[in-house]
Amino acid sequence: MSIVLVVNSGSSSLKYQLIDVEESETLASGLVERIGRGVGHARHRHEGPENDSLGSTWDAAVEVPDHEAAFAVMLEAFAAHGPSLEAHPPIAVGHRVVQGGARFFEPTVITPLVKINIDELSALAPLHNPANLEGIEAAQRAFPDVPHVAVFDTAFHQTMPPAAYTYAIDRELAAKHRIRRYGFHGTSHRFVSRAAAAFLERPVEELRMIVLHLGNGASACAIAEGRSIETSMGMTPLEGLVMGTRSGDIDPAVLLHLERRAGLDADGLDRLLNSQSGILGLSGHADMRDLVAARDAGDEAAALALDVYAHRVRSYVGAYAAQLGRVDAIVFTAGVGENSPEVRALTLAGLEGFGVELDAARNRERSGEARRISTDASTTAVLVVPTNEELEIARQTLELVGA
Ligand SMILES: Nc1ncnc2c1ncn2[C@@H]1O[C@H](COP(=O)(O)OP(=O)(O)O)[C@@H](O)[C@H]1O
Ligand SMILES: CC(=O)OP(=O)(O)O
Ligand SMILES: [Mg+2]
Repeated sequence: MSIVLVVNSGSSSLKYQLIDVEESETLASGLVERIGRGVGHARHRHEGPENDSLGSTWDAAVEVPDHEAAFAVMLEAFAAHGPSLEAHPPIAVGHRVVQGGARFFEPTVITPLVKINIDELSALAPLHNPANLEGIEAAQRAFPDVPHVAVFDTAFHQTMPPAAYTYAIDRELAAKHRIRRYGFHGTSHRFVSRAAAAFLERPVEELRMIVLHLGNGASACAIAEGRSIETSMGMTPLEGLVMGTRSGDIDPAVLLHLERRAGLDADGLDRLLNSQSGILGLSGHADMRDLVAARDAGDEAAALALDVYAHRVRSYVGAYAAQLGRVDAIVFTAGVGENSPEVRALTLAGLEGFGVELDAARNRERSGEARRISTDASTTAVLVVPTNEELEIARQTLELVGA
């Protein structure tokens, strides 16, 4: 058996999947959300082969004051709704860790020293690393006898050249505080670039592509010969594209102005740019489905938010085309990229002169599979490729600890 439990702990959520890696099969998946915020919500789905309620989804309101409680809810869900963890014991637990700094290039077995390092790196990802660590602690208590492996969002971007990751500020200050661009969503960019190459039936080493991971968090990545050469998130997951609640790129002088004129301190600015900006700040909607519906109902703020969102993505497509020199494929992935024909069409509008031509009917088709949405004449292939960060984490975990 090659069963791996994958844990993705966010600041207020715990997502998990039990995966049979050799079969690339998800046996169960679920999430516990609103951790530490009053009554939480749990969802568990048993996909495995030996349950009467096969394929059914269990939803419940639960008390989850912290990640340890969320873990207990997850274990109860497995016990009550299957598959049984006794019958399908994970041989390892793989954890998504967002910030690995310049220290972690590879999936890493979690030792006490690795935990100290992840904790130290919290300064460079205050929203993500503390939650990742809480998830690791809870999981280690629940599964003390199996190896736990950290798979870092930053690892795939370690191949970026210094010209791409260096900020033009005082170099000694930057070195002292480890200020540079790290990039995130690397596990997804890696998985999707390989899946796109497989779809095109070409070795990834021969391809140059731009992957657009558009979810709640969003980032673009320029990938040459299978390696990340540039990505839009920076020292933290705040830089780059417009996101659900994050501003993405902004003139840093705006922060100084707000501090001086609006009395915002560091915490206030953090909240503003990470949690109250993006499409939420522009329109009142953080969810892309709601934003598109509001625009369709004639809401002007929603229309502008969508235009700003697409304009920013298009700017990155142009910039990365210049960095790559040639673009064989543009690949959309994650919640928005996989599901929103409106956003895909807006984003690539007007690029026909560069050999990027969407096929309107293909773009509207719904499917959970990798597919081409450009015309046959388009010199750059435009693809939709579903991401699967959990499967990639499970594969990397198994590769490290062996079967
Ligand atoms: N059918 C859809 N049309 C447009 N947007 C969608 C659709 N389904 C999901 N999304 C959007 O995907 C986003 C969530 O993406 P996801 O990759 O799941 O994010 P995360 O992993 O960061 O939580 C939300 O903004 C949601 O509105
Ligand atoms: C790194 C990051 O932004 O992750 P997410 O999209 O899950 O928030
Ligand atoms: Mg995500």
